[in-house]
Amino acid sequence: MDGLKRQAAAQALEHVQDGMKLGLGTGSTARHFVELLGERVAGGMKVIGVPTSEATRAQAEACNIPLTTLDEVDRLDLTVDGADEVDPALNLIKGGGGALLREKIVAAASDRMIVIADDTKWVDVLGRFPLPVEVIPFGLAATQRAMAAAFAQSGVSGQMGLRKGRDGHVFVTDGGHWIVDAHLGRIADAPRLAGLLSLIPGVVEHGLFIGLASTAVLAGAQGIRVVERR
Ligand SMILES: O=C[C@H](O)[C@H](O)[C@H](O)COP(=O)(O)O
Repeated sequence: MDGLKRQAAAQALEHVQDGMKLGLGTGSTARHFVELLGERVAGGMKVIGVPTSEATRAQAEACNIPLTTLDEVDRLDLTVDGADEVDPALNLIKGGGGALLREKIVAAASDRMIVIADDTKWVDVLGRFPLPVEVIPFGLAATQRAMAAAFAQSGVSGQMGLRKGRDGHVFVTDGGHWIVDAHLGRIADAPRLAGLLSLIPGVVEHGLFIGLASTAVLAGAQGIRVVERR
């Protein structure tokens, strides 16, 4: 599986050109991309990156990739990031690693987003992977009630769980928030659910990435498949 992730990352690297401003994704697949990009930079390629998490920042710094922030640059040319699920419209579930908020801010500031993944992430309908929703700790129960109402309105239902870290304590995001994982099974109308969740005051951001990805690079045993958003 790790080999497939690396193949997808290597393919995406072909879209990187000298002088580009890049969004650097988070997770085990994006990690390969950052490592390979670091090799290009060591070879003389000039790019500048905006990391989507503190973990990616640390890795990019270790690879000597020059970094900037969205306060210092206007738009980014390209973001390359992983995903937990990709559907045929190239809508995504992201946030399995807890980085969805910065990932979405960076993707939305990019002219283009390439999603890299092994082909097990490709699904007909989003939702088998629990949907991560980043929330403010204050008023958690009220936020979860509002989330349940949003689920009902968009025709889905399922258990919600507050994410815990490996140490058993509540997982805290880079932004200081918590994550509720919603086990919905099948999200028939992801754009509608995305819109409803965005209206809830205690929801900082959710892991549905609608209309942000332009290209998906999926690596499988049969080779690499590149899917463009129609
Ligand atoms: O918060 C994490 C990100 O959204 C990741 O891009 C996503 O979870 C996929 O990660 P991985 O490449 O490790 O499967």
